[in-house]
Amino acid sequence: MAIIIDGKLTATKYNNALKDSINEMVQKGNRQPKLVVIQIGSNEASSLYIRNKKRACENVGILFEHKVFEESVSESNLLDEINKLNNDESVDGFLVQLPLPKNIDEDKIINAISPSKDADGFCPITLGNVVLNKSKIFPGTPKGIIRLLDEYKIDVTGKKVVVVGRSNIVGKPISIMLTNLSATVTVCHSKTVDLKSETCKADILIVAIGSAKFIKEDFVKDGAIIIDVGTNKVDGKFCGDVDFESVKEKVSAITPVPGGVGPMTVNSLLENVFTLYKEKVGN
Ligand SMILES: Nc1nc2c(c(=O)[nH]1)N[C@@H](CN(C=O)c1ccc(C(=O)N[C@@H](CCC(=O)O)C(=O)O)cc1)CN2
Repeated sequence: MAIIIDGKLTATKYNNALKDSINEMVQKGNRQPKLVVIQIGSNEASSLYIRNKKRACENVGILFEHKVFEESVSESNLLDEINKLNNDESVDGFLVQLPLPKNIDEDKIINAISPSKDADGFCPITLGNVVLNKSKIFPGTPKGIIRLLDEYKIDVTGKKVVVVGRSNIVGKPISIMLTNLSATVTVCHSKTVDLKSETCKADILIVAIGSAKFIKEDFVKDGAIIIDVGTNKVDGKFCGDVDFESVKEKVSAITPVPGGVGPMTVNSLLENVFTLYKEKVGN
């Protein structure tokens, strides 16, 4: 039976450590860190994730503000709001919850976020620094995956890692971060020819495609380690991009959904906010 890589437990451990660090800063007379989350529209999943972020912030002592805009908001109004937040000294970091409505240009919005306020680690300058291996801020899900591998003493050096999915927020950054850690990384996507033959070579298989239970037993090598980034809802229940029941006897370790990568994404966000805060108030 595979080892279950417990993201909930790991996130709780690191959230508690962060809570202590924030407490220490506040005891020294510093203000509390602050995160602002911008939501456009009322996507149900986004609202749930934002509630999770709010609860997590409150637990560790980060002030949280939720700004909601109508789906019909203009791009220029949003850019004005971002500009205000870039210049608001009481805000350490902010993010725009994705996905955005179709009428809003995601690149334009993310490009407008100052790197000094980039809580998500999605803006081009942050990502450039991630590529160059000199960033202190990292996109949340990739940072969480690397923390989980480290926590379970899974050394990626020289390992064959296959990433399925090439999104700007997961697939691309995790492939670069793992390359910087000396893994041998292959990125697969919807145009990959013979996906199965690629995934079956993976010592570590990372799946972020947003398609429920897509990866089955015949896509994985015996003893592989599976990191499932999917959060799909089927019949009212969360499930991953990997068919857990189908692969569980074949693999050596696997992240569950829920309770795997998701909670680590939130922990990484909180850590990013604290990093941005320390840059402002000093150590
Ligand atoms: N601006 C951003 N938008 C999005 C991001 C992001 O990092 N920044 N990532 C995802 C959504 N996401 C965070 O925003 C996210 C998704 C899932 C979870 C999570 O904890 N899931 C739980 C299941 C839900 C639950 O039980 O409450 C789990 O897997 O255990 C956290 C964050 C896209 N958009």
